[in-house]
Amino acid sequence: MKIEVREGNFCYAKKKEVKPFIYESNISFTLEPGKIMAILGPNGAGKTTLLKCITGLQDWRVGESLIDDVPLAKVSQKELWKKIGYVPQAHKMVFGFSIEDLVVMGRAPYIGSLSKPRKEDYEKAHEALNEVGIVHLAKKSCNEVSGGELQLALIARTLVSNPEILILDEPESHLDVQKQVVILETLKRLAKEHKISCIINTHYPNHAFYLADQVLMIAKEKKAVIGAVHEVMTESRMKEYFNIDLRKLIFEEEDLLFETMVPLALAAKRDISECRFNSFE
Ligand SMILES: Nc1ncnc2c1ncn2[C@@H]1O[C@H](COP(=O)(O)OP(=O)(O)OP(=O)(O)O)[C@@H](O)[C@H]1O
Repeated sequence: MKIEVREGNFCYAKKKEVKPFIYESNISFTLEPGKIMAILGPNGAGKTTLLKCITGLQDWRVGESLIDDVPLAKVSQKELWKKIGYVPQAHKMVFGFSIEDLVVMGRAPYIGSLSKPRKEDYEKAHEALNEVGIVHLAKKSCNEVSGGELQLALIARTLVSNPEILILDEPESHLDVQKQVVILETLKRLAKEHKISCIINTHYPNHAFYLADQVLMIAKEKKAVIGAVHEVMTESRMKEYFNIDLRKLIFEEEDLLFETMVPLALAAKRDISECRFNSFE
């Protein structure tokens, strides 16, 4: 499914209060089916706000979002949430029910308002939990799992509604390295095999390099910039938007190409001859 934003902008103004728009320039982009867009920007730049406006959880002050050329305002809420899966940041909420029940809630658009989830809904939930690698936690309470495990459960909750668009707010931020890889590989597979379009907020440049077909970069008092990953994520633009000196590293191993960015400020000030590469193993 195609998702598009035309000239969108937003401000958190109270009644009668005049506040400037959050974004220095109106935001426009088109994301084709099965493509992945990463949104990068410093803390407070407006990434979460942007996701909420894109999905209609918050109304744009100007501009609009469209799915398959239809303005969101013309799509019923029930149809909308069948098509869009939204994964918020996990640490901002506490739940009192089991992981399995949390995931089954994602089936809501398919269950009548007076009906209970059926066997098939629970089967879907278990499939999704299996997909993200935490099916063994199905019966545990959400209060008894780690932040990372809860994050994985929230991703499973969106998968059970068979979404055509996935919107994820920093889904990897609480996960250990292995689970980050699980999530990134899962997203890439969903995009490729099921043509699910994904928009993901991330603070990790190397995740954008691995995942994204296009990048949207925002920062306070800077124009939003959107384009192909390698055009947007240059050392000079990272300096401009994040105010930090980063060096882009590219290396090859077994015919695979790896790209990442490392802050120069984190360099260890010692002689290279003292470095021991894996020599303590
Ligand atoms: N409900 C709100 N009312 C007023 N201002 C808000 C509200 N929510 C967020 N803001 C402000 O809007 C700006 C953008 O916030 P937002 O959460 O979208 O940023 P972000 O880029 O997602 O940040 P982070 O990377 O830290 O998660 C911030 O200055 C924030 O303080």
